Amino acid sequence: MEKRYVIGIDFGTESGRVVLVDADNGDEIADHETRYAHGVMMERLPGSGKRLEPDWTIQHPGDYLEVLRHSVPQVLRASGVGPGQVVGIGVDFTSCTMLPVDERGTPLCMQDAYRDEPHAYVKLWKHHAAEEESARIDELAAARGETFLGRYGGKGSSEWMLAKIWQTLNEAPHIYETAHRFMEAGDWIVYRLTGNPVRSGCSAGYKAFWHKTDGYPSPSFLKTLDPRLERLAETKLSGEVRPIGTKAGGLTEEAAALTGLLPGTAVAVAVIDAHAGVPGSGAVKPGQMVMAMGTSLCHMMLSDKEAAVEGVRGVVEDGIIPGLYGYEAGQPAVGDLFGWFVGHAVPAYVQESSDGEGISVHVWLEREAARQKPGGHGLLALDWWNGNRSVLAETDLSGLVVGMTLQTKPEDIYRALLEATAFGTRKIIEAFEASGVAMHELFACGGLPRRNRLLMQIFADVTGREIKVAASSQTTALGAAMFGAVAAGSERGGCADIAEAAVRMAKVREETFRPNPEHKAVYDELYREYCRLHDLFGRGGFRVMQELKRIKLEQNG
Ligand SMILES: Nc1ncnc2c1ncn2[C@@H]1O[C@H](COP(=O)(O)OP(=O)(O)O)[C@@H](O)[C@H]1O
Ligand SMILES: O=C(CO)[C@H](O)[C@H](O)COP(=O)(O)O
Repeated sequence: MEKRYVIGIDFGTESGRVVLVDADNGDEIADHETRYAHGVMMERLPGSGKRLEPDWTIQHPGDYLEVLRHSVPQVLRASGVGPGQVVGIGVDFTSCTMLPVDERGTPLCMQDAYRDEPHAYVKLWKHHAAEEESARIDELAAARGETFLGRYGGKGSSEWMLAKIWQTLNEAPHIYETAHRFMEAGDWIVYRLTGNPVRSGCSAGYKAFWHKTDGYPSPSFLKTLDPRLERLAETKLSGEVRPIGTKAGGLTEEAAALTGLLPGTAVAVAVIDAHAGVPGSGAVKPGQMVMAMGTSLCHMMLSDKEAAVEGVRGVVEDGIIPGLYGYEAGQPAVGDLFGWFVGHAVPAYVQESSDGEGISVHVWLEREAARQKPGGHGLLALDWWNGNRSVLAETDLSGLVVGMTLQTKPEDIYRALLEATAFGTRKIIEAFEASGVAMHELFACGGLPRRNRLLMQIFADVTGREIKVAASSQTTALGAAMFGAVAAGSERGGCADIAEAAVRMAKVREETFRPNPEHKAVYDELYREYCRLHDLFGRGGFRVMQELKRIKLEQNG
């Protein structure tokens, strides 16, 4: 039989990556990346240059279509695989990354009348300007004893769908009215590919308070929140919510022409990027946790039981692997935090030395930091440069480094930042364990495990756990491709279910990161201090970070 292939399309924060995978064994035959031309916009709208308010983060949906237009044909060209050999396509996307569209699915920001309207654009997952709406949703849900809140550690997020929609309604009611639907960008891509406005049970479950038997929050809750929202679920959130691991439809003629694939090719229901990394790493059993380590860090935990875990960002039955409860927790700045330090806080001599050696500043700092012993720099940091997602769930928290002196060097701070992210992860693992959700096996995937060995060793030392690293450098795209194989089905050369796909297609590297007991002992001491700082600044005792933000917003009016 002719060989069969599947395609995974991974829409990350900065770029989209397409990987063409052998459907028999998961071998990655070709990949291609298209960077988003407009990138991540935090200050100005494209075109007019209109200024954005603080905490805004938007994208242009046209950039996503460019990924389909360039990267899909490119992997076919590079591999020599014929379009008829591609049996399935899977899409993963950052989430909640959402946009308003009209009745034909055209984004409002791509229409002349709305190009100058910030609310017409894509609100990226890390858009944090709906904080007030999110706080009010939490307050009302708690007051009414709404059961949905319990599945999210008792707290929603300004990153999520309802807060972002309500912000649109409050600040731009005409955009809310004009929008036929608000869609997750991953669902919108699947809609563009298949013509079907199918929603993913994964993103709806984790980011829109949707539950497989209860649906979205009730009209009565929504009406009390704001009478204008009463019919939100049946109107602007309409579209069947389907479980991941199912087929959303076949490629339309138009999408086939755009991508160079054949009309009718099976397209899977979209999946959140971090979640795609779970089967992509081969994790399909209870007790396995996968850390998707890139711009942010998402912790996905599989379990056969449902428990209330402090600060967990969601527990969804069938949300990651059908038949299991999938928990998500996370840290919203990890690679982004190291990237911030490299981009904004290193002196010229570091840049010059690394340029002189022909290596990146990250690599230079990692090498210098790796020469130190744990605790050797005398520093301790809180990793909250983009707020805290778990366990405190508060986006107004900010970063902190304690212990700096006139002797402190850039590599000391860099190492302290790597360590802070590992301490944050230990806090999350401990929250799971305190709720009886035990973790037996820890996997890592994403860009960082390949880029920074010191980081991975510190994670092993701080958590005291062995870390297995996914073999693929495109684990999320591979995971998406696996869902494409399941959408195609075994009779077409794909897979019967995601567990079969993981066994057949996922691999981990032979080398693992094991904890060094001497390092672990020092990190235990430092972690004790981290917890003290964490609770002091994060649990309400000392609200200096929130006050600083308030003053900043007032001053920048
Ligand atoms: N050597 C490095 N060490 C630590 N962080 C790095 C290194 N190189 C790049 N980064 C950070 O990694 C992040 C990109 O991670 P990656 O997994 O490739 O992307 P994404 O999260 O968009 O999928 C960026 O935030 C960047 O600052
Ligand atoms: O919230 C998410 C997953 O639930 C985002 O998709 C995620 O944080 C984006 O991260 P990255 O750019 O690191 O893939």
